[in-house]
Amino acid sequence: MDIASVIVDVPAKQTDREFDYRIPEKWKQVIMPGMRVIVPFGPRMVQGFVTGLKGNSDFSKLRYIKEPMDLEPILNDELLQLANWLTKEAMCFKISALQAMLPAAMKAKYEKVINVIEDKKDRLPPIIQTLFGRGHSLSWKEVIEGEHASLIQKELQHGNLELVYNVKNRLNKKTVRVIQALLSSDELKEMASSLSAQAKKQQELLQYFMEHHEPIPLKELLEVTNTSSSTVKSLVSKGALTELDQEIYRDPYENRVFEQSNPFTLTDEQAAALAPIQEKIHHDEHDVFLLYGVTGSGKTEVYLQAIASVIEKGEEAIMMVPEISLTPQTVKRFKERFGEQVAVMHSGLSVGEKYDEWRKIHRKEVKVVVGARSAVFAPFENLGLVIIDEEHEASYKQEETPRYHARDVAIERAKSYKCPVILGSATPTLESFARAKKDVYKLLTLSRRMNENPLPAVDIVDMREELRTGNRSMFSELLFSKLKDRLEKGQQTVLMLNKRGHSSFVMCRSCGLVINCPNCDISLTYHRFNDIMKCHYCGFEEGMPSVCPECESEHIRFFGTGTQKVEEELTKILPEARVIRMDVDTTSKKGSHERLLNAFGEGKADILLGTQMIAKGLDFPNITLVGVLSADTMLHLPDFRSSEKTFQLLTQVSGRAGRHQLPGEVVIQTYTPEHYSIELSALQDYDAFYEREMDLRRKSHYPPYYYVVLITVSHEDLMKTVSVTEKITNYLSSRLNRDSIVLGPVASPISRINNRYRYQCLIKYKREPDLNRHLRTLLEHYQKETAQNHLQISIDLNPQIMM
Ligand SMILES: Nc1ncnc2c1ncn2[C@@H]1O[C@H](COP(=O)(O)OP(=O)(O)OP(=O)(O)O)[C@@H](O)[C@H]1O
Ligand SMILES: [Zn+2]
Ligand SMILES: [Zn+2]
Repeated sequence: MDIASVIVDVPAKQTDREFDYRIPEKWKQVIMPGMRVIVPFGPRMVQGFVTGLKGNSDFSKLRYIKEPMDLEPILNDELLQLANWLTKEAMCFKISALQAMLPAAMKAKYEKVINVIEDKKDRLPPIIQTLFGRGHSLSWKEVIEGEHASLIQKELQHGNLELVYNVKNRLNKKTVRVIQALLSSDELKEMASSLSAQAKKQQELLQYFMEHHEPIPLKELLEVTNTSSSTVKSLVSKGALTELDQEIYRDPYENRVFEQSNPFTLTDEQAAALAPIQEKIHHDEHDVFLLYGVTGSGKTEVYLQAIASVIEKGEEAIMMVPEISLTPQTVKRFKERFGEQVAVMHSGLSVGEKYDEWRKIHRKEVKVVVGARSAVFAPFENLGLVIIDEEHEASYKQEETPRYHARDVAIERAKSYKCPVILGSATPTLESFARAKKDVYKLLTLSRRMNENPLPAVDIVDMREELRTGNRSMFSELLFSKLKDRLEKGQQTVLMLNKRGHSSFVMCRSCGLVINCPNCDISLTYHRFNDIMKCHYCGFEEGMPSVCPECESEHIRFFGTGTQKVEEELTKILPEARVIRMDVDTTSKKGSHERLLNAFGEGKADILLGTQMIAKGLDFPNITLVGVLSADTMLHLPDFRSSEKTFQLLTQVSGRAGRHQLPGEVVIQTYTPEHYSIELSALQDYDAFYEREMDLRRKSHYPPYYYVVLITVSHEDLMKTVSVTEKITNYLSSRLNRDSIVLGPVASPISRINNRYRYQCLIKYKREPDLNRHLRTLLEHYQKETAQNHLQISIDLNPQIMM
């Protein structure tokens, strides 16, 4: 077995297969499947993944693996298999699938260096020879920034120097300097007596180590013994002590104390939901459960107890939570129950912290991972349960390659481990609920809130009516009076501004001009903070003009309501209210999210004002009012899921009120009160919404009745974009079943991004066993053009965002 199959880090069609490499003698016992290696590929060195070992190869001239990058496999067999599945499922390159499973820190970084070719060193001009000195290579950066770049270029052409790409290992393990005694207590005592009496500090240090044998971090040592590092150094040079770098984990939660929490006695409903899950856990059987429980019904406690059973069995659990509800409050609930056995993975962590959390899992130091989408790849080997909370959240779908849905990956992994999956939500996706109705998933229901209170009462306010009666403020009479009432009672309010699709744009009131991005077909967003206009797609930014660029009118201003504007208005109408604002601006600093929530939880504010990010996960007893300032902004997006998303969001945010003793109320302000998703979310009637929306989906051939594939073509040239999309549309129409629907070519809802035109083709189908093959053929056909990046074709199977 001295040949390794390797997937190389060159994401292209031609290289999307295993390459054979010979294993050098000294690595023969070391290199195993699932390890990263450095291999020569063409003229350079690249990172690769060993996927298997074999005795012989069909190729005779094999190159050698340069060296391993790991000393133990970082991907187990199951994950290697999963990569194959993902490659097919997401139609991506194998290397992309493998990389998606690992923390960013493990992705290779390449550096360019110039090497001397040993036997040609003498031929180099003296000045270059001195440049290299006794060394062998120079970094590309040194060369470019130095004065002799052109000389070096000549020598490269002559073949006296070579340009090499090296793989750089980015892994930086964090270490701390520790001090430990090298001598026994008796020997230390002896040394102390031989030192002069003046060396008082040294005496003290020796004294310390006579009593302590464990290594101690240098910093701590200096503190407890009140000595200086030079004293330590002198004892090190005398051979009494030694300095070591000890590896430590970056623990984002290290300064936090978690009190141990105990399992609650379950309610009857909770117990009835948990029982069938535990049965699967105990019998090592796979199944998918849909835990459909109204907000505040105690789903999390069911998760916690299911996880406890898994740990008891000696197995591991993955707990997935959407990024925005991965709040400290959520993490706390798991850390309080399972303490040190929990690792946390989310985007708020630094690259190093993520890597450390990943290693805790890999080294089997933890039993549970709580994390966002990518946690689904946690390298456990005895997986006993996967939970996806808020399963309806769109963020479980990755919107870049590989375009996978965490739900599908979870189910795939759970099948290989023969363990259950729990999908939980108060507002399941239509797809999941339909599956549960057909008994493909097992439905578990929690219909009552923990506190036995009814769900909060909801009032819908028609904002057109408010305008007619002369109220031009962004607060209706009703919401305003309730806000005042809560302020007097000392209770708390959550105010949500539904911002998506409706950020502040700049418009001229005289001629109606809206300022658009010069590169993209979309309006610029005004940022009050630094008075600039910014494009959210390409990053273009520009100062706010003082006059209209079209008609030179001075009446140019921004429209739309940002959270800042709401905050200003609040201070005007309720000057005594203490407001905490949570949006991208106030939460961009690390830890600020948590600080703001803690402050609110401690009662340091009366009103929590924010965007979607406050709709989830909040569980504070003193919240008795929830206000939604603009319920309908998402309804008008060109997306067949816009009603579903509106319903989900309104239900979620309403669920923040009255979760404990005090009853809750909700006020929803809207310009389209008659829309069924608003009406039914006010009644908190998921079942009615489900029926109504399913009916529409059936009539319009959308999921869950049909599957959808979105193909987006983009190119700098409009004609080219249209013609490629047209060819694709024709190709597919002629090959797919008669009852499949191929729509297009049409301009995408955002028809230009970063100067590239965008057109799309939408496929709706019920059964197309050969679809993947057709799509692959298409991609191969355009391979040359897409490789040069002039043409981009993205294929999204089961798209979550239709823009
Ligand atoms: N069996 C129980 N006995 C007492 N209290 C419980 C029990 N189960 C849950 N709780 C408490 O009830 C409250 C609501 O439960 P939880 O947050 O788990 O609901 P949820 O369904 O996950 O909510 P949401 O989906 O709205 O976030 C929490 O404060 C929780 O600690
Ligand atoms: Zn104008
Ligand atoms: Zn732009």
